[in-house]
Formats: sequence, structure tokens, C-alpha cells
Amino acid sequence: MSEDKLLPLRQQIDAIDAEILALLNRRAKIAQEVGHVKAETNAPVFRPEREAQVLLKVAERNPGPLQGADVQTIFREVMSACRALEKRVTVAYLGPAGTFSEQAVYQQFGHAVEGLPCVSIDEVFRATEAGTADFGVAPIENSSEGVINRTLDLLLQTTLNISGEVSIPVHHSLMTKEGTMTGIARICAHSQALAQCNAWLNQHYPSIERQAVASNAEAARMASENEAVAAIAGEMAAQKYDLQVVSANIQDDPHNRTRFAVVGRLQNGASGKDQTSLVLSVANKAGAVYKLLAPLAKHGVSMTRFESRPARMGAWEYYFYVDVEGHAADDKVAKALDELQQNAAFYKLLGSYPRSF
Ligand SMILES: C=C(O[C@@H]1C=C(C(=O)O)C=C[C@H]1O)C(=O)O
Repeated sequence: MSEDKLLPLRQQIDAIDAEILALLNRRAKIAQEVGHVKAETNAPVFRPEREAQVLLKVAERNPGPLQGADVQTIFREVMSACRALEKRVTVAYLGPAGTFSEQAVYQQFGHAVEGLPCVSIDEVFRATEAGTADFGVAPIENSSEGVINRTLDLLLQTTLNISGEVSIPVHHSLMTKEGTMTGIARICAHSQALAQCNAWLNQHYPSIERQAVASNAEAARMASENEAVAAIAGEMAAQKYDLQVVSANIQDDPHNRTRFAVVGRLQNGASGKDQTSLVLSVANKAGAVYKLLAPLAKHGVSMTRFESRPARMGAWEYYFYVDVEGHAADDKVAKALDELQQNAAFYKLLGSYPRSF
């Protein structure tokens, strides 16, 4: 019988689990000590650059057969639980619970956090600025639909820094209470999700009315209460609202992703694999943008993103949202930014933070 063969293997697993448990608690006790040292100096509990280094190291050292990304997921949760012994950080995000924003919170902080769902992106920034939340998580860009303008505008005004970025795959499913589309009169979702599934909906359900609502989670909640409503949302929402998936992965782009910015009052140290975000503007003259960015090339700093946004009220035509490789304190980045600032009519450093993995 296979049970006879399984028993000794399971005994080995039990013994190893006892060792893992002891080691985890040894680690946790040291994290508690770190917490006491930090409390004496009022130092920040969450240190993204240190957590990024731990995650990079475990992936590098990982002998297998476990996958590097899976080991990182485990260690992210270990750090989250250890950090919660120092203090449970509160993180504001665009709610309600069950949205991709909540998933982004867990991806950055692990599950041992206090999530604070907010009704708008403005509220995420406000709660974080006011100190109600230690950090905020706001969507910044979707690979199919482009930038989230409100987040870019708020980054321009805020006193907060970007202290991290999270990129998550966004897979949408069509879901209903009964798991069938019979009797469905409306398909509800956030306007972004409707846009991301537009071609699929045109092909499969061209004649069913579509309605944009505040969030995908709100659509799921509506579907759970109304048998004539179908929702488009992530699998997390199907579980939360007890809905059945009619079709999974209905987004037009199979590689659809959303990038989120983590904002807070913290100014990160360097992790060794960082990125720096800034906002710039120049007078509207021929060659001005070329001249503005010249110091990056001069000092060998790679630009990884360049986004322009009309300056609706300012004295300048456009704001440029620029990401460069490296930390603002790195020698060549510091020199490049210093020269760049001299050429710019407007210059704002948004923050340096570990690149997302
Ligand atoms: C233990 C620390 O505090 C937190 C927890 C960490 C961990 O469990 O490894 C790492 C960084 C911090 O976010 C620390 O700063 O070293």
C-alpha cells in the first residue's frame, strides 16, 4: 500500500517542519530586538531596501528544487510576519477589498499588514500624508490602457516620496452568481477593466449592456446580489463574493499588467538595484528636452521610462515623468541629477526605491 511508503516520508517532513518552526521563531526574536533598537531612535520599521536585499539574496542562494520566485514569496511573508512583531504597518490603497490594488499591497508588504481601503486615489495620498496610514499604494500605469493620470497629478503635488513599485499581472474573469450567462442583462466592471476586455466582450457578448461602476469589487458585490448582473473582476473577488467564473482570462492582452507606486514619508537607502523617479519641465523651445536629458547620457545613467503629461495650469507646457536606473545617492546618478536640475525649469525628485521583481 502506498500509505506504508508515505508514512516514513511524512515523518521526515514533520521533523523538518519542527526545525523550520524553531528557526523561524529564532529569526522573529531577532526581528523583535531590531524593533527595540528602532523604537529607541524612532527609526522606520519598514525598510524596503533591506527587504529587497534579503529577497535578492535568497533567490541567488536558492539551490532548488524550489523555484526562485516561490522562495521569494515565502520569504516575503516571513519578513512580513517578523516586521509585524516590530509594528504592523498600515497601508492605504484604492479599495474596496478584493481589488488588484489590495493584491499589490500584499505583493509589497506580505499579508501581516493592516490594509486601509480608500474610496479614491486622492484619499490614498491624503491618508498617508496625514499619517493615518504609514504607506499608500496607488496604480500608476496599465500596460494596455496607459498611465493613471490622477496618480501622476498627485505625485506632482504630494510631500510623500515613492518608496517602492509593484507590478502585478492583471487577469480578468467574467463571473456570475450561478456560473452561467443565461438571464444576464448587464455586465459591470470598472471602466479600465471594460476597456481591457473590450474586444473579447464585442466578440462573445456584443448585445449585453455594459456598465462602468466604481470598482471591479463593487461589480462583484452587485453580481452577488443581482442574478441579472455579471461582473468582470479578478479571481480574488470571485472568492470573496462567492461567484462562479463563467470565463477566465478574458483580457484582450494576455500579458496585461498594472504597475503601482508605494508612497510614504520614508526616504530609502540604496539596495544596490534601485530606480529613481523624477518630474521635470523645460521652457517650450526647440531642442530643450534633448538638452535637458543630456546629463544622463554624459554620466552613463540609463533612462527606463519617459512619460509626458500636459501641465494644465502651470507656466510650462509639459511635465515629464522620468525614471532612471540607480539610486539618487549613487555617485554618477547624483552628478547627472545635479546637472539636470540646473537645466530644468521645474524639478522634483519623487524618490529612489528598489526595482520591482
Ligand atoms: C528586521 C528589520 O525590520 C524589517 C523586517 C525585515 C526582515 O524581517 O528581514 C527587514 C527589513 C525591515 O522591513 C530590519 O530593518 O532589519
